[in-house]
Amino acid sequence: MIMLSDVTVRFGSRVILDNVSLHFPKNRTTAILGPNGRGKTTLLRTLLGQQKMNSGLRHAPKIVGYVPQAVMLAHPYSALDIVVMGRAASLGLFGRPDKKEQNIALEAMARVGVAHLTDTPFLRLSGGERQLVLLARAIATGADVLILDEPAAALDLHNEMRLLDILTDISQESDKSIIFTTHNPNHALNVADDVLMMMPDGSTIHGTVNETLKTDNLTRLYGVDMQFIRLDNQAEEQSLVIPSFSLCRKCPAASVKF
Ligand SMILES: Nc1ncnc2c1ncn2[C@@H]1O[C@H](COP(=O)(O)OP(=O)(O)OP(=O)(O)O)[C@@H](O)[C@H]1O
Repeated sequence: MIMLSDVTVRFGSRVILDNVSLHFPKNRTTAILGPNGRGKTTLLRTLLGQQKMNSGLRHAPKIVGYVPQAVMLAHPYSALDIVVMGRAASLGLFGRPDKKEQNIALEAMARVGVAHLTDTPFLRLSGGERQLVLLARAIATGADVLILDEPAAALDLHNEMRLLDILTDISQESDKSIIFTTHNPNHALNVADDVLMMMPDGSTIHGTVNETLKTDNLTRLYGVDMQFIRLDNQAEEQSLVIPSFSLCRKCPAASVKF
């Protein structure tokens, strides 16, 4: 379980988190949605203890798996080195990674489909490959809480599907709590139990996907018209949500009906 209680974070006079209380329980996956610059990364960094709070309390487990949007490196580490680093917190200050740690890292790399990249210098990887290696690092921690900052942002469609499958798999292990940010509300529909909408006016809406992910909330969140499309030709009825601008603008009106 990871939580914030009455937390405020300001940058100068700008309030990013205003007396926020949030509780992310075990066995729940939460998608965080919000416009650019609203404070999603700041919220994740606050949960991780990396962001100074102006007030409030944070409670988190000792080890949290984290997939940041990017990492800065001064040393030419290989992809495997980066994933082995995920074991560091479990080893303590003087622990050195041994064969067992390396095997855990290799398993995590195989799980996300980057086993072929073990010896490649991390800084030579593409944006999507880096994201997958960082996902492997988070998995290798074995942490019960995983925090992922736009984990699908650089992924091709196949790897996006793999990511969503992996998140679904992990969420089915007991006692896991997954928190991720995304600009695609369909990721919330696909894998999340709960959604936290960080609204442009500074307020938040937090609840189950079924109760919260509604057209009017999404339209207010992004400032563009959103529409749910029901796909009832599936075994069970499913839906996806799209912004109205994604409809084909050049097609005859009849061809864009769903
Ligand atoms: N260390 C900092 N000092 C000053 N301002 C900051 C700092 N970190 C973030 N900000 C500002 O706080 C705001 C929120 O940033 P944050 O990265 O949390 O947004 P976000 O919701 O994750 O955005 P995006 O969707 O574009 O990734 C931004 O306007 C950003 O410029």
